[in-house]
Parts: sequence; C-alpha cells; structure tokens
Amino acid sequence: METGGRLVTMSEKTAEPAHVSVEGVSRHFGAGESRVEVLHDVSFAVDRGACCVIVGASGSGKSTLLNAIGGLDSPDAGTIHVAGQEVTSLSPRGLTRYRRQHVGFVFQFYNLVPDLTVRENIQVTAQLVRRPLDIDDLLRHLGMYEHRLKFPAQLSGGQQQRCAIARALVKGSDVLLCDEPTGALDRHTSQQMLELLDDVHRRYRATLVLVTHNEAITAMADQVIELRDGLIVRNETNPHPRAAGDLDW
Ligand SMILES: Nc1ncnc2c1ncn2[C@@H]1O[C@H](COP(=O)(O)OP(=O)(O)OP(=O)(O)O)[C@@H](O)[C@H]1O
Repeated sequence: METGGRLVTMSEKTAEPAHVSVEGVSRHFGAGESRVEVLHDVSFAVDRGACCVIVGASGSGKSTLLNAIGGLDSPDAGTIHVAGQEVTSLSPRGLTRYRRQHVGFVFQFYNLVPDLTVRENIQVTAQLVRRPLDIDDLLRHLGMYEHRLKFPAQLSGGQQQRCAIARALVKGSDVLLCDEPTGALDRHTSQQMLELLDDVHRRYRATLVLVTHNEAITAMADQVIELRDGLIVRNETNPHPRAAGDLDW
C-alpha cells in the first residue's frame, strides 16, 4: 500500500500496518576475495505486539538482521520501517533517537555496568527518555525489587538477566530485540528467561524479535523466520504458540 509516496506493509492478520517491516534488505561485509554476502533480499513483516523468532545456524545472518532492525548497522540495500518510520533513511542522530525511543536490546552477555547497582543500571537508561516506566514497579514485576541495591557481581545469572530485561524495558520501548538471550544459560534458566520475555512483551505490548539457533524456541513464537545463508527459507505464522514454560529441548 502507498501512503504519500511511502511503501507501507500491511499485516495479513490485522489489516493494520506492520510494526516492523523489512523490505529487500541485503548486506555484505569485506571486499574482493574476502567479501561475504550475509543477507540477500530479505523481506518480512511483524505485527505489533507479536513474538517473532528468527532461527538459523551459526553464520546465517541472524545478528546482522537484528542489528539492522535495531539501527546498529545499515544494510547495503532495502528498507526497514518500524512503527511507520523508515529506519534505513535516518541520519546518525536520528538513529540514536530511534534507538533511544523505540528499541530495547537484550544481548547474550548482559553488559551491566559493574560499578552500578541494579537500580542505577536501570536508572541510567531511564534518564535517556522523557517518560520512562516506573523503575520500582518494573523491578517488583521482575522479582528484582529486593535486589535493587546489589551490584551485578552479587547476582545470579538469572537475576542479571532480569536486570538486563528491566533495563531494556524501562524506556517504554515498543520493540524488544533479543540476540541469543538463552545462549549462555542452562536449560532451566533459559526457560525462565523465555517465560519472562514472553510475559513482559505481552504485558507491555512490545513487539519481541528474538534470534536463536535453537529450533525448540520457535514453538513459543507467533511468527517464525528461518534464515539459511542469508536467505529466508521459512516465514510462518503459528496459530497456537506454546507457553515458554512448556517448551521441550
Ligand atoms: N562486522 C563484520 N565484518 C565481517 N564479517 C562479518 C561482520 N559481522 C558479521 N560478519 C559475518 O557475517 C556472517 C553472518 O554473521 P551473523 O553474526 O549475522 O550470523 P548469526 O546467524 O547471528 O551467527 P551466530 O549464531 O553464530 O551468532 C558470518 O559469516 C560473519 O562472520
């Protein structure tokens, strides 16, 4: 659909504009003999509030795609729209504003600041936006209120995750981007992490885009994208997503 010269991808399910829309995105790294084509003409759209899992083997281009959606990297070709805004045409300043206002990142390693307490780690991010969520409410919801004065080194792996999720959410981000959030965790803690992400993205109505190499995690998704050598080989909607606590692997 064209609106004022802008291409807008519509959701097939809700007939509303897609929240995240990726159109014909390509990306390479290197030059000459060391040139690697990482993404080839990748297109898909994600509904607002959905859980989209991007699955694929190591090196298939998942992180490159996630970084492009998050405005951390620019594709060579194609466009990415988030909430109607064309991310791929933003200036460096516009990209910083976009990341601040719209995007919460959860990485495999949580990148918490070691010299700041849990609450301060979240506070630093909350200060970036005009209307952050209430930090104490968020900490209570994530079961972290009683740990708010501890430093990251005093927390378990699961508590560090919770802190990282709180930090990603506190800006009121409407897109939550998670790169292998369970990669460093045992099965039990992974499941808790997924339950938490599933719960918070629904509660805060954020669109969740989660990258993983673990096929089992696709069962909790509303939408599954599979990448193979930078190409989309599967784009399926899942009418009956499973609760994260019921996943098997
Ligand atoms: N900055 C870069 N410079 C050069 N090559 C890169 C760069 N970033 C990624 N690549 C290459 O692009 C390919 C895809 O990397 P990407 O990290 O997107 O894959 P992935 O599917 O997320 O892999 P993994 O599951 O191992 O994290 C890899 O071959 C990688 O070596």
